[in-house]
Amino acid sequence: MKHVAILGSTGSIGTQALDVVAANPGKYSVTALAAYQNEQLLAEQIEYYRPRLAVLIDKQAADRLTKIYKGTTTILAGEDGLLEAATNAQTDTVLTSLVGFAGLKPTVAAIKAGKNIALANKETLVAAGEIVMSLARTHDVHIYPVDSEHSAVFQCLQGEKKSSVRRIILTASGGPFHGRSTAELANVTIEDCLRHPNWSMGRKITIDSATLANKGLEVIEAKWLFGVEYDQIDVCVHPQSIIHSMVEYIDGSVIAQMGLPDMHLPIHYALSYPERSESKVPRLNFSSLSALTFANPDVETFPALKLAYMAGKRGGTMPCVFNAANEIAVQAFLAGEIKFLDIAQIIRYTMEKHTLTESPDLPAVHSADTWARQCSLTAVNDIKV
Ligand SMILES: NC(=O)C1=CN([C@@H]2O[C@H](COP(=O)(O)OP(=O)(O)OC[C@H]3O[C@@H](n4cnc5c(N)ncnc54)[C@H](OP(=O)(O)O)[C@@H]3O)[C@@H](O)[C@H]2O)C=CC1
Ligand SMILES: CC(=O)[C@@H](O)[C@H](O)COP(=O)(O)O
Ligand SMILES: [Mn+2]
Repeated sequence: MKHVAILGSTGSIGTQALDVVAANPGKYSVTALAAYQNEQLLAEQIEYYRPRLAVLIDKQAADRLTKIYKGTTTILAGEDGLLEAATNAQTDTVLTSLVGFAGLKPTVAAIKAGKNIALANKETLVAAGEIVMSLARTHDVHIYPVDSEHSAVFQCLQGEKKSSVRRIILTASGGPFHGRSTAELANVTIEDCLRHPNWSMGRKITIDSATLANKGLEVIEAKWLFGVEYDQIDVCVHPQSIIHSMVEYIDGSVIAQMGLPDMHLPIHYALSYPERSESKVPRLNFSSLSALTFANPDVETFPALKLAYMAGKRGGTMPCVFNAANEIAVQAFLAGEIKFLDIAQIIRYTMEKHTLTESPDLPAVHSADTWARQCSLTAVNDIKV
């Protein structure tokens, strides 16, 4: 039995991970659950999965749950609580399904405590990929990808030598605005952006998909997970999201992983690895697919992808700055403070203003993140209508 802690249990990935646990009785126990403030859903999860520990960042909400679960589940609050959930002795695998840079600290703590990581929180590897991968090697823990593209690549790489890989091809749906011009994007609404063609996900990643920043984050995530160079990572727009990504080998073979767009499958694979086990995910029916189509990404209309490659190739603290600026810009967009096209402009502005640290340690990464948030907030305030 695997003993799993789920950080971000009330979110899109967290709830689907709990579905996987419920669908596989006897295979997994839930040791800890953590969320930001959704006490009602967390309470339902505590009732059903009976973890020893549950955490809310919001202290008042945590206090209310403490009164209810006294003597059964320990309720903790704040960042200390989150770190306890990431490191507690009963856990062997930590699923990082919280959103944003907030995932970095608990992931680092979990690795140092010897836990394997099922990694959904891509921002962690974008901000501090080199440090996190090196820590994982030092502490002899595995990082299993949950992100659908990276799960696909991971599956395509099984049994193959790294030296045989020519390139990784990450597929992108293109988001809700694939094929549109810059002029057509000027006045898109939050609701337009949240209408992803294929995936039902949290709000932040759904906006990232619409700007193609998500694919940019995934390029950097792939660099660190698979130890390849940026010129070995290509992005291909595939609007049907049936091929989740591909690996081209030196002999010319291309291996693809396919399935319906459903995150239960990559979560299931990350948790059950190295086994493949039965699952009830809906099956791909080839005769019902009319076409699988492919196109190059339009990086002039969706510059966030180009900026991510620039940040990744520049290295040091630049990917962390890319991520922080994007988080602030997306937050401002979702608050109705800036327009869709401003998101990439704010990322570009913040990257241009940044004085790079070449080989940052963790404190330097945190400083770069803080600096970039302040810088991009200034840009938001200048634009704000
Ligand atoms: N959704 C998807 O299909 C995919 C998501 N990912 C990645 O997985 C991660 C999670 O995405 P998703 O599930 O969509 O996000 P959601 O917004 O749906 O869920 C986020 C979860 O994290 C919690 N949370 C938010 N901030 C904090 C914090 N500071 N500390 C602790 N917990 C926090 C939320 O709690 P509360 O509910 O209380 O606010 C919630 O449980 C992201 O990094 C995303 O890029 C990757 C591939 C696919
Ligand atoms: C499900 C998943 O992994 C998301 O990251 C998804 O890939 C988003 O779709 P886009 O390809 O539109 O970014
Ligand atoms: Mn993805």
